[in-house]
Parts: sequence; structure tokens; C-alpha cells
Amino acid sequence: MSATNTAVQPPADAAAPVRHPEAPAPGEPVGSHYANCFGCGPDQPHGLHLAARAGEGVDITAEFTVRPEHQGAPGLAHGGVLATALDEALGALNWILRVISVTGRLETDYLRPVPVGSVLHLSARVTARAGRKIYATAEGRLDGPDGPVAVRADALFIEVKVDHFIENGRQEEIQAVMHDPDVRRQARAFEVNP
Ligand SMILES: CCCCCCCCCC(=O)SCCNC(=O)CCNC(=O)[C@H](O)C(C)(C)COP(=O)(O)OP(=O)(O)OC[C@H]1O[C@@H](n2cnc3c(N)ncnc32)[C@H](O)[C@@H]1OP(=O)(O)O
Repeated sequence: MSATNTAVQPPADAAAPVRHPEAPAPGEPVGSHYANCFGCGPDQPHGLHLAARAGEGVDITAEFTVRPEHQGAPGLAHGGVLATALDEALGALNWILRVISVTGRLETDYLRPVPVGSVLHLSARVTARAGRKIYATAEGRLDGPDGPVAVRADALFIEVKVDHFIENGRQEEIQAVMHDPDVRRQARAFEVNP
């Protein structure tokens, strides 16, 4: 990180976010960006298995069922796991913008304990963009999509190229995904933005 402007709130001159014309239609699943992702990967046995759906704007919704393996205190979700759920919901916004970005900063508020067995109803939306910076916010509610807010987060994501992963990831996993033609096509498509 080269500069000091790391605030999660957008500057006054930030632009309004725009839904990409090829974003999934409202209600459609956005899909998993990586089968072994701890947040959304279907092949990750220890993961959260978050399955996000596109909203009507630059937003998504998702549900996270808290399992016994997600505990911190007895019978309650671990705070780091809840931050992961928020982070993953925010990361799913990439599909709506059709941009590849990674979390730069994530500020989380824990408002209510989240019991094991409960379903956290997540929603996330992009609030603004400024250059490579994407400002977004997310919340998780208990007892349904209109229930009380248990956790929330403001985040700053930074747009990156596919090379960010190729250059920094462990070669074993990089080589495995590079041989998957679907992954390659999908990743490159995200880099060709209008
Ligand atoms: C294929 C789809 C993938 C979808 C992934 C979603 C999964 C869920 C989300 C995640 O978990 S992502 C994984 C966790 N995040 C990371 O691993 C990111 C690690 N950090 C980095 O790799 C670099 O720091 C980063 C690419 C984010 C930035 O490095 P750069 O060299 O490209 O940026 P630079 O230093 O030029 O800074 C550009 C601007 O961003 C700001 N910035 C950079 N890093 C920041 C940071 N960490 N926090 C806040 N602001 C940051 C920086 O201040 C600057 O602001 P200004 O333009 O106003 O000067």
C-alpha cells in the first residue's frame, strides 16, 4: 500500500456505482468465484458455502447458516467467521460490477450475538467508486431479511488484475485453476470492461 487514504467512506467526488449490463439478472445466483474458496466454494468442506443472488441494483443478498464448526463462544458464532461472511458477501459484488477486486479494509460492527443454527440474512451493496477504489457496505440480520441487524461492515475494495492472483498465489493451486478453461474464460472476461 503506497498511500495513506484508506478510509472506508467514499470521498465527496466519488462516482455512483453502475450495474454492469452483463451482471446476473435480479434473483439469479452469482456463482462461486473459486470452488475451494472458504467463503463461497462448494468444494470447501470447512467453508461457509455462501450462495449470493444478484439484487436489482448494485447489490446482492445471501444466507449463511451458522454451523457448530463456526463457534467462538459456546453456541455462538465466532466473530472472525461472521467477518468472513460479510467479506464474502461484499466480494460477491464483483459479479454485479463485473470487476475483480480484493478487500483492502473491512470495518465490522457486532451488534447482537449470532447463535449456532441461526440463519444470517446478508445483504451488500456498492455505495461509490473512485478510480480503483470500490466502497461498499454489508449487513447481516437474524430472524429473516427484515429482522434485527446482528452484524454490519463498511469496506474498501481495490480493483486488481487477474495477474494479482497469478503472481501471488501458491503455484500448486494457480496451476490447477489455470488448466480449467471455464475459470480462465471467466477471469479474462472480467478484465474487459466497457
Ligand atoms: C476472482 C474474483 C476474486 C474475488 C475475491 C473476493 C473474496 C472475498 C474478499 C477477500 O477476502 S480478498 C482477500 C483479502 N485481501 C487481500 O489479500 C488484499 C491484500 N492487499 C493487496 O494485495 C494490496 O494491498 C492491494 C492490491 C489491495 C493494493 O495494492 P496496490 O499496490 O495495487 O495499491 P496501491 O498501494 O497503489 O494503492 C491504491 C489505492 O488504494 C489504497 N489502498 C491500498 N491498499 C489498501 C488497503 N489495504 N486498505 C485501504 N486502502 C488501501 C491506497 O491508499 C491507494 O489510495 P489512493 O489512490 O487514494 O492513493
